[in-house]
Amino acid sequence: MEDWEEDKSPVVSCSSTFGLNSSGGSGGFKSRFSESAGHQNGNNEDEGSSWRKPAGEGFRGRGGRGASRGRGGFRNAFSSEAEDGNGNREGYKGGEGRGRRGRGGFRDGTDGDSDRKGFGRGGFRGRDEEVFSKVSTADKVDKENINENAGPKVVYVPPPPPEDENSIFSQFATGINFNKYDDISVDVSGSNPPKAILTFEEAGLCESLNKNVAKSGYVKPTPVQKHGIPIVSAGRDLMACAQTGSGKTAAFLLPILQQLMTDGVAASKFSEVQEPEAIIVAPTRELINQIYMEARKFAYGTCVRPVVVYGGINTGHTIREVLKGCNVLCGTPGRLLDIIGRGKVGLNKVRYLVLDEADRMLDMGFEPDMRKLVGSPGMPSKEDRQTLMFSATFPEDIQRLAAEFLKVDYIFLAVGVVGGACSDVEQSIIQVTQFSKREQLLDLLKTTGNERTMVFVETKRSADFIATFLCQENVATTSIHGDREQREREKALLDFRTGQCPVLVATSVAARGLDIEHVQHVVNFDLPSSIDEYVHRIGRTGRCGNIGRAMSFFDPEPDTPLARSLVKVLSGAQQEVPKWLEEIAFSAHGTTGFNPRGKVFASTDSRKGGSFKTDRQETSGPSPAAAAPEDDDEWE
Ligand SMILES: Nc1ncnc2c1ncn2[C@@H]1O[C@H](COP(=O)(O)OP(=O)(O)OP(=O)(O)O)[C@@H](O)[C@H]1O
Repeated sequence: MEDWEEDKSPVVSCSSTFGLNSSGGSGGFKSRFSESAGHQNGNNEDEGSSWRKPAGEGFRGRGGRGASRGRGGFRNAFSSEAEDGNGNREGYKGGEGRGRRGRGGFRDGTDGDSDRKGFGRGGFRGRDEEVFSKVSTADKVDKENINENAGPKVVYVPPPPPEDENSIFSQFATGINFNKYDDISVDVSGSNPPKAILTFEEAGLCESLNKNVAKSGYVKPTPVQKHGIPIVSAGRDLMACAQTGSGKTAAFLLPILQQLMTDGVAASKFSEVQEPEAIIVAPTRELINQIYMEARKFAYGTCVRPVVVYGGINTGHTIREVLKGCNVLCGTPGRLLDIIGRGKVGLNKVRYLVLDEADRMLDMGFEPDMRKLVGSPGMPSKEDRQTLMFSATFPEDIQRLAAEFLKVDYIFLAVGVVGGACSDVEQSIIQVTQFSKREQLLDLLKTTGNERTMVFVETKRSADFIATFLCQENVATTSIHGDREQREREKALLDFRTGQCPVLVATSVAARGLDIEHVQHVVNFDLPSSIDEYVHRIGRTGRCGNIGRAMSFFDPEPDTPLARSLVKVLSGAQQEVPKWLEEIAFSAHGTTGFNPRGKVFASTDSRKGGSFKTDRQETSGPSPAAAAPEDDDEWE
């Protein structure tokens, strides 16, 4: 028997595990988290004291993983039991388990015979979540394999994606500013770039694709599509940078699918090793799943079969899906390398390699995995495949690195300012102290009512804490972060998407790419470590021509290094820059001379040199991405 077949332990399907609002009436987090261990009794005080600890010791502290973390009252008392739809009881002691074991210690206590979970939270994830760190995911995959033999399996199987046309083609309505996209400046560099198209008709898509584009509600292409589609169709490598929410996904999916259709590619389940023609990689599970859903939508009614693979779900299930036929393989790096390593996917036929959120895929967290992927047996060399990279941000040092994966004559496409924020997002920055943040957040949420709001925090622990706090204040809230089990993550996203929980508290795991309709507000409860991260976070609103709002709490103590870049991003997006922020930025600049958190973005194609030099001199230091491993963040 093949090792993955051993994964046939009892399957727990996605259900109302999280119990938010639906189970018990008094509100999800609140009812769930207070079921045992007296979270509501006394624990709040512990939370409070934990919160008030200076950075480094408690809440915002970094480097406190392992023994010192998780021992605060909040964590220790934070245990719960919840019931999933199958009546399986789950319990966890997040704080204690996490504090003692650090990463990669215990698994989630689930085994093949029982759905009962013990020391679960974080244990399994510590290994499988592919925590963003200097350690290559490939190494973790190896560890995963070792642990898979030693411990219980991941049994979660996500619910099958919808089959009905209405759900497949459910649309994200374009907003009043959609037509303003045409005014954005576009910079195309590289030799002989193909001419941009103005309409989808000019894209030369086959009938089924055209139908699917129309059913998706796309009437005219966005600038990144107008330029990107012909570049990809012409067989050129591409590094594309366009603002958040401006349609980058379709810019690569449509021409790839078109070519596969032209070549008569068809999925076959009669093969023990599947050989996809396209591989798409993205940094988080939810994002790659979203890309897969888009691919599935555009490929609807054709013989091209997209498949998605990502961590946190049953490997056997994943492999069975792959073996049903796979032309477009979408994956997070760890699971992708795992499936390739298991010999279920051959790379000989790969013609397209797409890196979405490419700057993230090539920073020091993922670069080793990308190198491993392109160096995997059978993977055509860069001369023999087409490599496409997309992001809203592209720091120059990452551009230089990215160029190593591309043919020399790749095209660089910049729609608007590289790394600039979407001007449809109204940004405001409020000066706060750490202690006033919670009250400020509550005040804000009183004004937003049922409007969907994403609240970003720096740590998984604060995500739990703030979500619990909000639920206790009767704000229907859910949360997503790397210590949550995959089924909880998916349930949280669903509850947020459907509006059942209009507030989603998230770590950076939800910062990039997620396309959720009706998100009107983004709150940076904690400002992120890099300006690029800020740009991605606020880009969860103001998408596709819609208007959104982003409010950021600026606590001068930790956030001053970001001030200068914030001023740049605000003014670049024609936003009001508070005087106090300018002053902080001005005094910070020149006094430090070195600003790893606030490094500004490249303004254009790195091959041109140009303005980047100025930025570089001002902030010579590691790139924001390079600084990121300090973040308490989870990446696949
Ligand atoms: N031409 C179009 N007409 C109408 N809607 C579109 C068009 N292109 C894309 N969209 C929709 O706009 C939304 C944003 O697109 P997409 O997620 O591809 O943005 P993105 O540029 O990848 O954003 P991010 O940088 O945040 O990842 C999606 O809901 C998508 O379906």
